[in-house]
Amino acid sequence: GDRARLLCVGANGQPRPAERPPASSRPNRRIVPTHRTSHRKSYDYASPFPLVGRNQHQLQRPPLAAGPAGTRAGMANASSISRSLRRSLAPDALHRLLLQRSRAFVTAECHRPVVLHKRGPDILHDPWFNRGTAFSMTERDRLGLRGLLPPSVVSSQQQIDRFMGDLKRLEQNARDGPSDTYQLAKWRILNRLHDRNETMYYKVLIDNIEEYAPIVYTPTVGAVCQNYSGLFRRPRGMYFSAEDRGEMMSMVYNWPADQVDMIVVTDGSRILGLGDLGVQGIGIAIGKLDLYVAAAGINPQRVLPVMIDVGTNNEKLLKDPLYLGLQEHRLEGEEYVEIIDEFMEAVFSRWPNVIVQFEDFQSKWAFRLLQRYRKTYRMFNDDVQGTAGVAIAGLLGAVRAQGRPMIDFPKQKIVVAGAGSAGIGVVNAASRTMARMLGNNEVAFESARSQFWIVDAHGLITEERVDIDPDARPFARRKSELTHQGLNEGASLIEVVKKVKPDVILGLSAVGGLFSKEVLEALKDSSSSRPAIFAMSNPTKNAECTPEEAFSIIGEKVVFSSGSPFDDVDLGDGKIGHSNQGNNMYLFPGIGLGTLLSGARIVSDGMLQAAAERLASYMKEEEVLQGIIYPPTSRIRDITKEVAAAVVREAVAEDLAEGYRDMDARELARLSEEETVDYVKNNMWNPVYPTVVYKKD
Ligand SMILES: NC(=O)C1=CN([C@@H]2O[C@H](COP(=O)(O)OP(=O)(O)OC[C@H]3O[C@@H](n4cnc5c(N)ncnc54)[C@H](O)[C@@H]3O)[C@@H](O)[C@H]2O)C=CC1
Ligand SMILES: CC(=O)C(=O)O
Ligand SMILES: [Mg+2]
Repeated sequence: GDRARLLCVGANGQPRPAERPPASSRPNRRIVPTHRTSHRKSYDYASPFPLVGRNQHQLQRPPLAAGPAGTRAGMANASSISRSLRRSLAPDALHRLLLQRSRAFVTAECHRPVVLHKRGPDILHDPWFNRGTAFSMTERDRLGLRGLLPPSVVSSQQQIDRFMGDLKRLEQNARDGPSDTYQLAKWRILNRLHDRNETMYYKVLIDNIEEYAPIVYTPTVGAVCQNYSGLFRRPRGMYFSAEDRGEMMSMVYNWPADQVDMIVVTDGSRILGLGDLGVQGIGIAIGKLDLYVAAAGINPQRVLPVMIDVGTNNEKLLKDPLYLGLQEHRLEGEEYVEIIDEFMEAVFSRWPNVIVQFEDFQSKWAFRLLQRYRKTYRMFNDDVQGTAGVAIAGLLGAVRAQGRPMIDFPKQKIVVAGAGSAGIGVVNAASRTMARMLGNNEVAFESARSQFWIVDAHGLITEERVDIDPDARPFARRKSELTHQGLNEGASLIEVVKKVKPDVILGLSAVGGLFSKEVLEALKDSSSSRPAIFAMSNPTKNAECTPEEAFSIIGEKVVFSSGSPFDDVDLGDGKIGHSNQGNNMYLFPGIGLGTLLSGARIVSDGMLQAAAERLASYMKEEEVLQGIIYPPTSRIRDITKEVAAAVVREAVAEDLAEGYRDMDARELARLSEEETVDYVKNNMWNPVYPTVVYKKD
């Protein structure tokens, strides 16, 4: 059997759980063998804490140890005081002797090591032996745990402090009213189910995705990351830290699965719109992979959330004694790149067919790492590329909502607030889509570029910007255009909206309320019959505006979408203001699944474009005319299937597909559109219990 064989237990003078069986199964202090079978009894020495386990036959008798007090011999003596000795001693003296001997016994018990016959996650998942972040580095190395826990080693007292702090915070929050508490409480309950029974967890999630996506994903996942040190119970995924340099290639073999299809990796440097959360950012990788399972039907045994801990620049976390990550400033430059390189080499060496999704890296690294790896590895950056596709689909929906054909997209004037990984990613991809519609030549590109106005923390970005970010440079407004429009370098968002009269304002700024009353008032003068607002920043409190604000100020004609979910707005007279969720969750699961099932060696621009176009065309004419530009989350599994099929077909068309399992590239190429959708559907994992049988190794 692979259960642990226990020699002896005990720590800090306290009996460990193994020593304290439930009362019902706890025999009297003197052990009386209960099984008189050929198996013999599992222990036969006298002990105040008999070794009783779920599988008694797997508990092993301790070896005889030499030495006086506290040894096996001493213990035997402790409990086998001869009758003659008993008789010869006065009651007080006998009492003292018994006490002394039992103390010696307990001391001996506590200093014996626990010998385990299991390694890695099997230990972490066994509540008898697991001690989580309190495993020392030596233990982690010897037990195959390195990389399976956050890097810091804490004392058992720190663990208790963290747990109690968290418990008290919950009570505190409950007194403050129904705020995030209920959301976090729901997350905890779901998380416990996740730990206990994955099949059931995903069944619950899939069947109630609209209700629980906001718990396992944005917005609650943001609060989970912020409170992760307190919420941390059982580790999930792998942690690679700056301290693991040179070790990653061997560490990846600590992961129990021989096959991994999807990795979501973050360095925690920009989690949603919440900034640098260091090691606590692992929560976002876990949440994204929950959607990979629920929406894309990736087998949950083949997903791997990864945190690369290179430190944090979050001063609060650097000072927090309960923080679980490296308490040093972030590594930068070549040192940083070397760590990510080593991680990529390690995971692709063990799992050559894995797909790696980069998530929530601060913009400067998001772009650089994408350029560095995208031609050699199966990877993509969700914030840059997934968001861009979702935005394009929504922008095309907004054109249709005006009653115009999609081909009119290049005429839209779009103001984008935010020039980070998401904002620049959107402008890049959306302008390319426009340019393609205009003929895909230089003139077309120039014309497409001129439809965008980008405003960042310093206002409108123009050619006059000093130290302009190279990624934003192509979209900086030209000097000649500025005089004509009456705008200057650094013009405020309100000014830009007033002068440009855009069809769309799109926020990826992480600044809650940025689309203020004044900005929305200015948008009333939009040249569009149906202006559109994309308040895409996450989580909820970072949304640039709420749907209530949008509909109440601009009126029922506005098309609204946000990164985190909001309820629809009751506009009176039976009318509803639709609140769309414009989130990359509609694309990344399908991009990953399509890449997997096509066996494409890279994720090409064409594959991403095909995904975006399929999402755009998924919405029916009557829906978009009502202002519904994204489907409800309840349809996410169906959309993902369609998106994945579009990605497979594009990979085949571009000759990138190398096939998956029995389906080689030639077979894939022979599939019709409908057959491709069927092929995808048939390869999606469903949460049903398989028949389980036992086979001896
Ligand atoms: N809905 C979705 O699917 C997605 C939403 N996002 C959200 O987008 C936001 C930004 O993400 P990143 O681009 O990676 O962050 P980032 O931190 O790299 O970029 C933020 C940008 O906003 C600008 N900004 C700050 N204050 C501003 C102001 N007052 N006015 C105009 N611009 C301002 C900054 O200068 C910067 O260019 C986050 O809240 C994130 O949650 C990101 C990816 C997907
Ligand atoms: C949705 C997402 O990826 C983000 O807010 O970063
Ligand atoms: Mg993200």
